[in-house]
This record gives sequence, structure tokens and C-alpha cells, in this order.
Amino acid sequence: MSRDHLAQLREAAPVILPSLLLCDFGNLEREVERLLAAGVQALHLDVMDGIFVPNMTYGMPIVAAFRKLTDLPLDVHLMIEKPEQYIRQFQQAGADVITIHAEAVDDVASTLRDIHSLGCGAGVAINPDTPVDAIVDALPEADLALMMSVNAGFGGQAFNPIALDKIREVRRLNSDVLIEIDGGVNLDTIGRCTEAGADLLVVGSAIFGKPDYITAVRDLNSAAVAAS
Ligand SMILES: O=C(CO)[C@H](O)[C@H](O)COP(=O)(O)O
Ligand SMILES: [Co+2]
Repeated sequence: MSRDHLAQLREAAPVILPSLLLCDFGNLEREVERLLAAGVQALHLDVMDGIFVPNMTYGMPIVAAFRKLTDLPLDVHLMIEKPEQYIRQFQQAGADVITIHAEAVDDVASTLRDIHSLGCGAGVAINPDTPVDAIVDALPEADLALMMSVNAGFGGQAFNPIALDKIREVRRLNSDVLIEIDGGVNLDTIGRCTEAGADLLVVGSAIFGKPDYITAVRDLNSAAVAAS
């Protein structure tokens, strides 16, 4: 996808991205088929290293496995220390958008430029307690700004509405960047996210905790569009 798909996602906004964190990792092919049947337009892959966040998930091999299973854009959320050391490997594994946490790098703008030089879309994420000030200088280099509505590390957490104020603040500062929200997005909160101006809505437990992905995504889409 690199940066081209981002234009498609912008056109289609608001777009729901399933978070591949609470899915059935023993049946990735079936999970992707079920998500495709539900009409999702991109996948959000949650990479965790057990250092930047107190949890571990997966790395390049699983990204490469998803790359083999689908042509959908892969939105890779790096919740890892020293992400600048791994962006080339994630690009080679098939990532289309690579999002790093501002809290994990010394120079956000430089890391975003490095991601762009690999042909990928470049995103910067901040946790709920990190102010937008931390990324304001880097926003011109970003294709995507991810406002976390939970502390990165686990699915199934409660939504923190501070992310809504930060979405509005980012939009005031930059009219071009795609704004993504991640964490506790569900039928009760998704309308507030699109109302605040979120373009991309990452959803984990509100899809993977449901028996039928088609119904879950359809209902989430309806709630998102109704409020946008
Ligand atoms: O980045 C993440 C956690 O760090 C996940 O993308 C997020 O939590 C999605 O799960 P849920 O919708 O259940 O909160
Ligand atoms: Co995520």
C-alpha cells in the first residue's frame, strides 16, 4: 500500500480496522477470510516487544504471514523500543503503514522520514498521557497520527476519552494527517470517535469478541457513519 493506499483510506473514511491482537492465531487464514467477508478494508497488526509495553505479541514473521494471506493494506502498530532499528525489516515483511510510538524514539520526525524512505506510510502514536505537544513538530512528516484511547499493551481495556480532545487538537494543528484512534473502540464509543474527527478506527475486542464478524463490523460501521 505504502502511501497510495492511504489516499484510498482517506477517501473511504471513517474506516474500521480490525486489530489482530485478540484473533485466533491458530487459524489466521480463516480469520482473514472472515474479515474479508465482513468487508474490512485494511488490517491493524499489533506488534509488542515486552519492553516498551508489558506484553508480547508477534514480529516480522507474522506480518509476512498476513502479507501472504491478503492484499489488504497492513497497518503495523509498533509498540516496541528502538523501532527505528526494525522498520526496514517490517517493510520487507510487507508492512504498508508503519506507526511508531513517539515515546519510544528520540527524533520522531527523523524516524518518520526513514519510514517514508522505505516507501511506507509513516505514522506516529501517542499514549493517553502523552500530550499532542510531543508530536506537533513531527506532524508535517506524518501520514497518520494515532491517538491511543488505552495505554498501549492490551486489548479489551476501557476507552479513555482524553483521546477525543487530542483528535480535535491534532486536526486543528494539521488538516492533512490521517487521524487514527485505537483502544476500547466499540458500539458505545465509536460514534464519539468519528464525531471528534477520527478517520481510522481500530477495533479489537468489539469484533473478535463477537461470534459473527459480519454483524459486528456492519453495526460498528453504521454507528461510525451515523455520527460522522
Ligand atoms: O494497540 C492496541 C493495544 O495496545 C490494540 O490495537 C487495541 O487495544 C485494540 O483492542 P481493543 O479494541 O480491544 O481495545
Ligand atoms: Co494497536
